[in-house]
Amino acid sequence: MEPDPGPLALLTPEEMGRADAAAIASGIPGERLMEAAGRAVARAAQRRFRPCRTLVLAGPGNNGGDGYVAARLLEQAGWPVAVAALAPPRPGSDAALAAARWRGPFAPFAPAAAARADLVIDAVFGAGLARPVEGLVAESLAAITAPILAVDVPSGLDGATGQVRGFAPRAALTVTFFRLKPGHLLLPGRELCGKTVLADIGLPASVLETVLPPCWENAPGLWRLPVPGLAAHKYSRGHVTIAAGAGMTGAARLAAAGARRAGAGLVTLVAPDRVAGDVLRAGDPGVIVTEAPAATLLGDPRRHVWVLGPGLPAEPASLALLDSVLAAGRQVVADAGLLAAAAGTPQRLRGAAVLTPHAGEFARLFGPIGEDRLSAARRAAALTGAVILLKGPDTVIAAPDGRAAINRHAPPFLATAGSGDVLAGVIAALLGSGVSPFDAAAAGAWLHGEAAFRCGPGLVAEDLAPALPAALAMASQAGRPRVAI
Ligand SMILES: NC(=O)C1=CN([C@@H]2O[C@H](COP(=O)(O)OP(=O)(O)OC[C@H]3O[C@@H](n4cnc5c(N)ncnc54)[C@H](O)[C@@H]3O)[C@@H](O)[C@H]2O)[C@@H](O)CC1
Ligand SMILES: [K+]
Repeated sequence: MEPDPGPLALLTPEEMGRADAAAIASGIPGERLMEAAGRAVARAAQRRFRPCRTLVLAGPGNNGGDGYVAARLLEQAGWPVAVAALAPPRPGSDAALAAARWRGPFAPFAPAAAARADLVIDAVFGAGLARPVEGLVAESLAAITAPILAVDVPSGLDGATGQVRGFAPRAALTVTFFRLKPGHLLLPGRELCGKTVLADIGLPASVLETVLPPCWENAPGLWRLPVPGLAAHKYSRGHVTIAAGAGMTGAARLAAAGARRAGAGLVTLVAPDRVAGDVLRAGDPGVIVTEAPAATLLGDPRRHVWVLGPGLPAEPASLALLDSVLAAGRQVVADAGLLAAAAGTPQRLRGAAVLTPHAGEFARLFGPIGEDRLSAARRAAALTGAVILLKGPDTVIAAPDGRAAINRHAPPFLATAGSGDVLAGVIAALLGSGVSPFDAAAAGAWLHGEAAFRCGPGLVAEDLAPALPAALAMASQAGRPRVAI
């Protein structure tokens, strides 16, 4: 069965607005969507918190409307609730209707009132954030000392980029609707949202068709791992060749370990000289080590995939090697030294299947990332024709055709020397077994993160490859990681 990426789709606030509009146009009343959204917020509050003095900060738009609905439902449940309205909703809007149904007390929209509550529901701005949050709104949000339940996003968080515009509070819990937004996964947004809960408000999945090109959360439902057939042999499972440099031979060895554990049938390390070859031979006995010139190896069509970069020097010779590997029609995962060799001239990497830069390498190749990692990765993919895997705590994977995935499945202790080398090897193995570059990069990032979770704190890069078999088993079994309330 093919994976269904629909549940993993991420919608920018603008795309969410289009999805809402499509649903309303198809006959679902906006008022009903707002009622469902507010109900989900009230239910989340009841699950997470005990009844307490609750203040709903309500903005003038639909985010505020959700807040009025939640206020009414919580009050009906016996909670002491007050609403602080920033401005009245537009007459005739769904939010105006929700506000008219609120019969409880109002509090001033001011820092002092915000500071007195035991729980604050932040329903000031959501998808409609039009400018930075400043003045009274920023002061009131900053004065909150109680836990915050954010409606859709903490007000001031840009749902498309995860960046703060002006000011945004740190929520304990964020309830969002239909699909997550990139800003729930990208930093700093992910941290400001606290726990993020996704609520089904009755939008049909068919509205997703109105919002291409797609972006997804990276998870097993997005791709499928190769399953070797009964007649598989080592060559049919892919032959990964890794060019090692004279120094940092450990990097190439880590890539080799990642490739082997991710299912490559054969892994060859190409040493630049005898000394490096002997160092490499002292490692993993299952890896083939050769000092043969790359040109002789390129004649073998079974060497489908090459990893160029881990341990390679940032020199023109590395780029020349890339040229010959590409000229032979092989797939390339480009990392580390090769990316450094191409600094400022990213077109030199055109033809590679996957580039795996971290933020520094990315900036040296393509210029400053800016505030929108997703768009930056998409632009780089379009420029080079390669899948870009922009590494970080919120790794972004982007394909030249505009598809993108954001990976939050990675613990912070993965930030350790050599872990990227393992990742390059994993991606190469997946490519070698016939997985497309986008899927190989996305699956590689997820498996890498899962292996790291299994290792736990104290992780060093050498631990990752041994943890891959369990990560592969997990990915094969994993269902949809979403729970709707
Ligand atoms: N049918 C729908 O569209 C649904 C929308 N929902 C909610 O609606 C929200 C989006 O609603 P809206 O599009 O009305 O947008 P918002 O409610 O986020 O805000 C729009 C209003 O805030 C003002 N504003 C924006 N940024 C400001 C700033 N920095 N300072 C001062 N004023 C500012 C705008 O001028 C506008 O009046 C979502 O986040 C979600 O919570 C849910 O009710 C589900 C259904
Ligand atoms: K909000």
